[in-house]
Amino acid sequence: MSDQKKTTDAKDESELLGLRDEIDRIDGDILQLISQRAKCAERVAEVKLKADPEHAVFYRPEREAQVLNRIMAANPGPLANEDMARLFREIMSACLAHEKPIEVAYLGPEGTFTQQATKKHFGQWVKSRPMPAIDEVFREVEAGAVQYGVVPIENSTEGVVNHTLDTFITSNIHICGEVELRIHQHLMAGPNTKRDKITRIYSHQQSLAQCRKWLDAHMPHAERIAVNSNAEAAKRVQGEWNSAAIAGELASELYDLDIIESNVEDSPDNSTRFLIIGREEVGPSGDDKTSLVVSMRNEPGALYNLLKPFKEFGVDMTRLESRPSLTGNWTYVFFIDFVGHTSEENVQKTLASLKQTAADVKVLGSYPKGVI
Ligand SMILES: O=C(O)C(=O)C[C@]1(C(=O)O)C=C[C@@H](O)C=C1
Repeated sequence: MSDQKKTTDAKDESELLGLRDEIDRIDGDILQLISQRAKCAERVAEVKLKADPEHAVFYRPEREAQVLNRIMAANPGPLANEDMARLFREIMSACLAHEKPIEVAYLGPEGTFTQQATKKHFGQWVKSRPMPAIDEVFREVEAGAVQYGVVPIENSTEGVVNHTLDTFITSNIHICGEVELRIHQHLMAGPNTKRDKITRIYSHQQSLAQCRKWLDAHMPHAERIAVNSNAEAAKRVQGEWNSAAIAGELASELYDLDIIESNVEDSPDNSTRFLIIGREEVGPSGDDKTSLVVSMRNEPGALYNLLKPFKEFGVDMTRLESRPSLTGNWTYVFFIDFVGHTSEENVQKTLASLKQTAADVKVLGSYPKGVI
């Protein structure tokens, strides 16, 4: 080695040691600050308990959205806004668990995208409980067995999850948040299964539909078998030769499967929106959405009457979905999402006007727009 190279290496080494000292010092500061933050959260819990010992609400989605939005707006870089928000998401998750551990039911089994969405929204500290069906998630929340639930509501390529919409018609649950998840589907199998020997592919019917073109092009002869969830598909192929599953990464880890081909979804920006459901109403965060179910009488101009108040009071409708009403033949209910919170004046005027023409208006909830 030349003398010059030795000198450069020694200089680099000493710079590295100096930088590590700096990182140690910063970590010490972060540690102290996180501890101070956790002590504040502890105090917040005491204040909430003192104000209402029986019904204190520890999880505050509107406040969490404000914290994350503020962090993203103030982020000086070089870390991306979303990465920074994820770090703070976890700090808040730990603080909330320290205040009061909360339990959340989700559409299981373990390894589903809904579990991934639950962790994305509540952070790693949440205690999550898998349920075998969407209505059971609703039932657990209604019965008070868990505080919150997470259910899928719509996919960018496959449209709405009708089962979730229908369950809202009859339930008294509130929507208290939303979270969107990028969906990456992978083809996976046990170590004894070779790609060219695959004769059966299991997945949830929506996931099979999201990968239809890829399957037609690359696996045209394999039988496609729809099962209750993609995690169940992964579980099944664990013990079956010559079978594969299409599911998310979490399922491959959980059931010890090898990913044979990644990202087999047809649309590169395939994403699913999930709703957080609970029993309490949520206060305004400053950047909110509201969801309604409206039943209209079957008469001429019904749809016009439904839309008119939104135009009149300048409320921005972001989604309109119709479903059979479950009560009478050929009558429909409308699911509406719009920007704003029920505490805002133009929203209150819109709702009052709607109530004059509609057979029924049910507010499912006002909640902060998904942040990460
Ligand atoms: O501000 C509150 O109400 C808190 O409980 C504190 C805190 C936080 O860590 O920032 C924790 C949990 C809530 O969901 C919201 C925020």
